[in-house]
Amino acid sequence: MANSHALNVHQARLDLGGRPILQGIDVELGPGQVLALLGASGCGKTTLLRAIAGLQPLDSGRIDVAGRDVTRLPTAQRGIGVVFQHYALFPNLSVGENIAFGLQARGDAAPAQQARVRELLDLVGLGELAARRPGELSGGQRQRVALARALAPEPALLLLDEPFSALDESFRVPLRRAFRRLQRGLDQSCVLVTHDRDEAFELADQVAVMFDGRIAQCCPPAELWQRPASWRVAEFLGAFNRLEARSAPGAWRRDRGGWIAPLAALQVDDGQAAREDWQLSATVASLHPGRLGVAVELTLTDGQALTLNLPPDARLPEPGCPMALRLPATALQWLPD
Ligand SMILES: Nc1ncnc2c1ncn2[C@@H]1O[C@H](COP(=O)(O)OP(=O)(O)OP(=O)(O)O)[C@@H](O)[C@H]1O
Repeated sequence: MANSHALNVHQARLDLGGRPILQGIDVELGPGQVLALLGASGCGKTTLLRAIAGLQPLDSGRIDVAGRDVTRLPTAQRGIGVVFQHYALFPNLSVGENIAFGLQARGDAAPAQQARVRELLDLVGLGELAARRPGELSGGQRQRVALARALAPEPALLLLDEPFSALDESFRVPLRRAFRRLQRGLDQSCVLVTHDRDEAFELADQVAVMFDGRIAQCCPPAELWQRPASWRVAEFLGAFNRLEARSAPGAWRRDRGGWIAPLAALQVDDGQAAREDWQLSATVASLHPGRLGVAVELTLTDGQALTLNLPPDARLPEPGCPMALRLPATALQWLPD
């Protein structure tokens, strides 16, 4: 039933400059849920968000917001709030006046506006700053004002375009966690555009991975990790090793496709391998220290590349060294080409 969904996009298509930018897009979002549109630059995430917002008309297909067909309605009549990456606050208005803007525009009485502004300021933790101008706030505070302004008229659907990407990581992570608490507290349905996998996985109930104007897979984050629908999705998630099906050992060998296993499943062979485990011989190609450990790039005897993640305190191998590895059979999943 369309009525039970905060958002329903059916077979959306949109061309720009004679090129299809969105094709065959279907989306269903339950009330109070967050959908993240995740994909590399140019895959059509922002265009889809703009189409839902009514800023870009569809060539065909239909968009329902809270059970109402809004396909041909202007933005202001769609029951949505929008927060863009570069939160366009009005610089000459105070924080309170910025938040009240949408309430004033729709003709709410002054006392109701004030009460709602006060409630929103408390919700986003800016109760003391109502009289300040945007120029007197930090980036994180400005983004919270932008959120409060979008939430003020209680939109059926909140659209967020890379809302945290302009912020430094030390602000971004706490702010997105605060946002998730707020969103859950308000039961606010949201669509979020992001190219940041961590952001999508932390904030969303459903993640739609997009390539070339199409949704390749849309499911809860945990399912995306466990069952990426294709090698392209797995590669985009960046957390899997792939092995050619043809060069797999014994019974695992197939004529086509590939085996994938989470990066975390590949281990140094310490002589404890179970009988079904894959045992592999590789040479260390290079080492890449990171925040959470060291990525060791390996080359198998047949030339295939693998990545082994070692903890920061592990004894590190030298480039050029041989290495014995094992992969538990239970971690492996076969994907067609
Ligand atoms: N007005 C336009 N005319 C023609 N092509 C356009 C127009 N706007 C966007 N495009 C193209 O549509 C495609 C999708 O753009 P879009 O901005 O939706 O991608 P995106 O996934 O949001 O990328 P990014 O993460 O870089 O913002 C791109 O190839 C872009 O060049």
